[in-house]
Amino acid sequence: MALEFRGVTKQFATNSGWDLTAIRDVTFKVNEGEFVSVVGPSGCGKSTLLSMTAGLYQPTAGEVLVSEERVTGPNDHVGFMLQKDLLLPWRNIVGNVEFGLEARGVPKGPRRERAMRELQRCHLAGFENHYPYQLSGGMRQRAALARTLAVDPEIILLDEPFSALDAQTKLLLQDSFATTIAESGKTTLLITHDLAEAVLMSDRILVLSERPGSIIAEIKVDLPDRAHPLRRRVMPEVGEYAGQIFRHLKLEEKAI
Ligand SMILES: Nc1ncnc2c1ncn2[C@@H]1O[C@H](COP(=O)(O)OP(=O)(O)OP(=O)(O)O)[C@@H](O)[C@H]1O
Repeated sequence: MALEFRGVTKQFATNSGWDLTAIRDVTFKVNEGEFVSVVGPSGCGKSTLLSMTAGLYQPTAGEVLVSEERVTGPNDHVGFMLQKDLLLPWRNIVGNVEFGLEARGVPKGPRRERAMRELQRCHLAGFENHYPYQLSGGMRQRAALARTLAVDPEIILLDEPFSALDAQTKLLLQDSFATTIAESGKTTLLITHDLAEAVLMSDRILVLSERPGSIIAEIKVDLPDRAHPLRRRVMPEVGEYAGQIFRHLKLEEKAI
């Protein structure tokens, strides 16, 4: 089992003196190589789930396991990628991709070789000497993915990596990420507000309730071409799956 949440509850202390329960009694498993998305209303605890997987927060109750081991703090098993690329502006692209390897003490030669391989895989060969400001938003996100993959984590966590992009770039990037991730065989957890994106990219979707977030539905996406969202996009079932999530979230009742 690559990732497992067992009865996880997370509370945060607030200024009012009351504890705020962000998620309550969340249990799920993600198999090795599986791509799972988490959708749910704003503030229902999606980012908290990722932060606990990365070991940034400890659960108030229950446990989080990565590769059968309890997560007790930040660790090398998990790679994180956020909506904002967080590339270092003063380092060129290959320097950014090498950053995590450098922090782990990988010597210069193998470090460069590994970074160049990831850049190739993320379709950025030829841009290694560019600086982040010289790349488009989509290219910067691909560089951030290369950096995440370069340290060879067992699990990749993606926190809305496409939400700041225009619609067309988003589609192309979803496709390129899906292919790269499938090739790498990495277990992936994606947080998204975009229901279609969840259907296009996932093997399985977890639907969370409003805060305190708990799992209200688990939807297996029984469609081919997980590595090619652009091909999935034209399948009529995509709309049906999105409709199913829509109903679980009771979005119609919330329309103003
Ligand atoms: N470090 C923290 N301290 C106190 N409260 C927190 C902390 N982190 C998150 N929360 C609270 O926990 C709840 C869940 O937040 P979280 O960011 O996980 O939700 P989310 O589903 O990712 O939200 P969104 O979809 O809006 O990004 C929110 O009410 C938030 O204010």
